[in-house]
Amino acid sequence: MIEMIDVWKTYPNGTHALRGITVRIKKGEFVYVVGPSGAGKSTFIKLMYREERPTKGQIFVNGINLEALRERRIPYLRRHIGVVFQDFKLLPKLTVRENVAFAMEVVEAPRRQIRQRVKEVLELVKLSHKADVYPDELSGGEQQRVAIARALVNRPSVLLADEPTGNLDPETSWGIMQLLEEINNHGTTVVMATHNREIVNTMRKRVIAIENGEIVRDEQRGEYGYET
Ligand SMILES: Nc1ncnc2c1ncn2[C@@H]1O[C@H](COP(=O)(O)OP(=O)(O)OP(=O)(O)O)[C@@H](O)[C@H]1O
Repeated sequence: MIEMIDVWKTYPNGTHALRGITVRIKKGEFVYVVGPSGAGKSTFIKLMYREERPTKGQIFVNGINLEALRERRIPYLRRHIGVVFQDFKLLPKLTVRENVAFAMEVVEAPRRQIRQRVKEVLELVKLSHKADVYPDELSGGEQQRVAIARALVNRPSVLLADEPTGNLDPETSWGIMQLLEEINNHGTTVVMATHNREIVNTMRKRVIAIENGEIVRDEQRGEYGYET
């Protein structure tokens, strides 16, 4: 479960990105985070994996109090949370297999376990046949699938996705959404920031709308609600 209690975030330059966010996301939910550009969606997501820290308020992920978490325990938190981004963020000098394995190597998983699990997640994202190629030899959709495999390799209970379809054409985006839905159906909580109106309005899920750093709407089976 993810819980934020009266969370505020002011960046060092004085920008108030979040203003008093209180929200609870239960295990196994699928949540879209929507809102205008600059509303605070990415900040909301960054706080959940401690990429950023709140100016005020409390955040719990699976009972871990993120504020109390020591720096050296952050890799432990990141085992519970997988993250995917709009621009994939793959390591260009590593192959697909190596990119995915790397996420397990940093948490010092045993070699044999890494080999087995990497094989499994590459099968899940249907990229076993591309295991030995480099990211720049892949399409955008394939790169995003590698990024998803990497995010899942440590069996996180939460998958955070910040505009995962932002760089993809509509058809490829639907493929990524099917994959995220499948992952969610297996019990992983998914929190996805998006500007994709069509996806939100078609695959109805909980919608949290943020405007000007505040939650202005939180609906089950909600709509995108903005013109694009
Ligand atoms: N590192 C930073 N330093 C200062 N201000 C920042 C920083 N990151 C974001 N901001 C500001 O905080 C506010 C919220 O930004 P955020 O990236 O969370 O919005 P967003 O809803 O994700 O926007 P978009 O849809 O355009 O990605 C914006 O005003 C932004 O300019």
